[in-house]
Amino acid sequence: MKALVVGGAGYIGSVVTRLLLSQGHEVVILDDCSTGHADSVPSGVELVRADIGTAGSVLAGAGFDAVLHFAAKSLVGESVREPGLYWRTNVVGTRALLDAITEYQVPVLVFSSTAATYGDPETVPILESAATRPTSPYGASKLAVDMMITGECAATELAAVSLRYFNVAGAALGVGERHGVETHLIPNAIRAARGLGEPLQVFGDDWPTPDGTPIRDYVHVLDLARAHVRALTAARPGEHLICNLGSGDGSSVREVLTAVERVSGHAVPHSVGPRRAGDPARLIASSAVARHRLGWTPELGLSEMIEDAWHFHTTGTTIR
Ligand SMILES: NC(=O)c1ccc[n+]([C@@H]2O[C@H](COP(=O)([O-])OP(=O)(O)OC[C@H]3O[C@@H](n4cnc5c(N)ncnc54)[C@H](O)[C@@H]3O)[C@@H](O)[C@H]2O)c1
Ligand SMILES: O=c1ccn([C@@H]2O[C@H](COP(=O)(O)OP(=O)(O)O[C@H]3O[C@H](CO)[C@@H](O)[C@H](O)[C@H]3O)[C@@H](O)[C@H]2O)c(=O)[nH]1
Repeated sequence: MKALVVGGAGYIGSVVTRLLLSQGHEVVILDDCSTGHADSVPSGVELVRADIGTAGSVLAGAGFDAVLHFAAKSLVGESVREPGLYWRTNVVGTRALLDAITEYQVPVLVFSSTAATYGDPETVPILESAATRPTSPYGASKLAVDMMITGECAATELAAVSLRYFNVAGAALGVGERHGVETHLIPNAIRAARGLGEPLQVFGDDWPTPDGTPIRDYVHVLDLARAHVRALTAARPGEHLICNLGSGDGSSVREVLTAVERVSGHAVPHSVGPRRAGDPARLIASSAVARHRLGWTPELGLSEMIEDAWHFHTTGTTIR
């Protein structure tokens, strides 16, 4: 396939790009490098360094078979402080991309959706049929995009898959997390364990969970990448398939810190601060739809994610 990877210079998009290349697909990347890195683009792959709104000029007459769309603002806390940035980038930007996909008749779209579309679920594991009540502008903007895609598929022959990732972690194929301002738990815990910067701040230990810290479902970036390859051929023309991608296991913030200490052999210096606005208490996926429709099951667990992330942050290389 010839694929346009929008946001392919970012963490997850870079791993997916490498997996696509290893399977013989052709890739072009569109990315403004606002949170991604030009040096993450493999040699031989064209990088169009531009805003998502310019996708039409890349797609025009170029015969793409698929678009994989990773480009977004994606931090829950930042979205609470700067909601306009999230609606403009994620919703207005994706609207322009969808218009271009329709105009230039690209048949397949795979979109990075999120567990944050569900908000604070009443029950876990979360099914795709669960109520969508996002607790942050980030989750709301991603839900709006999912709804736009549903409408586009109904009106055209677009075959689309929204992959609702839970918490992505780990490193693979030479790529790991390198966010300018890192807000994610595992890389921040690794930084603190290495004695770099401030101690980690735990955002609240008074949540309605067994140890008082929030529970998340962590999924390895390489498992996630494998799901994208399968998603390219999973939906029928005119269908919008929505699949959760998680392990089905929940880990609390305290459990993650303990696992980082075990893997690294270092204590994680930390203090407990207030809750972070927009955070839900507990997110755990049911990935039954992904198992059934993509033939996908995750192969790597939390220990491997932390081992791989630790290796990446300490050596700059990856184990897998
Ligand atoms: N990391 C997670 O745990 C997680 C979980 C659920 C969903 N997601 C989603 O997965 C996707 C990728 O996340 P990531 O962690 O790799 O983030 P990332 O920030 O590393 O990657 C996003 C990429 O999009 C690019 N980008 C942003 N705005 C753009 C614009 N206006 N025009 C062109 N390019 C633009 C950035 O430069 C970056 O390379 C996002 O859509 C995110 O919402 C991530
Ligand atoms: O320094 C930190 C960082 C995080 N946390 C907590 O750790 C958990 C995980 O937080 P984080 O790693 O920031 O991820 P989330 O906010 O859960 O969001 C991620 O996972 C979502 C899906 O569940 C995606 O939609 C988002 O894009 C992605 O950033 C949360 O309970 C945070 O409160 C801390 O206590 N201290």
